[in-house]
Amino acid sequence: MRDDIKEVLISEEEIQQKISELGKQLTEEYEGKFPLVVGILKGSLPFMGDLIQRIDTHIELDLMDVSSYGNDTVSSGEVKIVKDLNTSVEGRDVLILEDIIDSGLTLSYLVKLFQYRKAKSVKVVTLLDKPDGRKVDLVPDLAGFIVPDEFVVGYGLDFAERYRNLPYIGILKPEVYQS
Ligand SMILES: O=P(O)(O)OC[C@H]1O[C@H](OP(=O)(O)OP(=O)(O)O)[C@H](O)[C@@H]1O
Ligand code: HPA
Ligand SMILES: [Mg+2]
Repeated sequence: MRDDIKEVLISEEEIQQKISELGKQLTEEYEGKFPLVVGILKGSLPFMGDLIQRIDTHIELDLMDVSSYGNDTVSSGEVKIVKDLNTSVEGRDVLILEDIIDSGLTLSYLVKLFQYRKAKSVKVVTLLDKPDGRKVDLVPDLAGFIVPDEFVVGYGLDFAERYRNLPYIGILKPEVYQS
């Protein structure tokens, strides 16, 4: 698995350090608000697992499974809800957790959906932001790292469902997805 990685972009230590900082900021922001923290499956799982332990105030958790990449490195443009939330967002402060914002299509769909469902507020925190990939205007409220316009994997991010279990963020060798 590790032989398929061209370069480690963000190490385990850098990820954990950044998550502590994000956790502190979110603790201040959401103190006393009991936000609904929504993890977007499957990519956000490791980020969610680590980040929620750094938020030092009450939160409620829910999960939504959406998918638009299938086995490709380019978004299909169609966001499919595979599993919806169990909780109503009406009147709630919603915090969406993402592993990456690339084209922005997934998140712009979700932000609009939660606004339509009458959330009190909708904010987005992403571990990675790839601004050069944008197809729609979307700026996260908080972002851990800016990444270049290359297909990255690890720490939740997959290529064709593989590499999610790497503890760091890496760039895949092009021959892996071109073959
Ligand atoms: O900004 P975008 O271009 O929409 O890309 C970002 C989304 O794409 C990936 O999900 P994917 O659809 O691959 O599902 P997964 O998390 O199950 O891998 C990633 O986890 C984000 O949710
Ligand atoms: N890697 C993995 N999954 C993704 C990416 C990426 O660079 N962009 C959107 N989904
Ligand atoms: Mg994916």
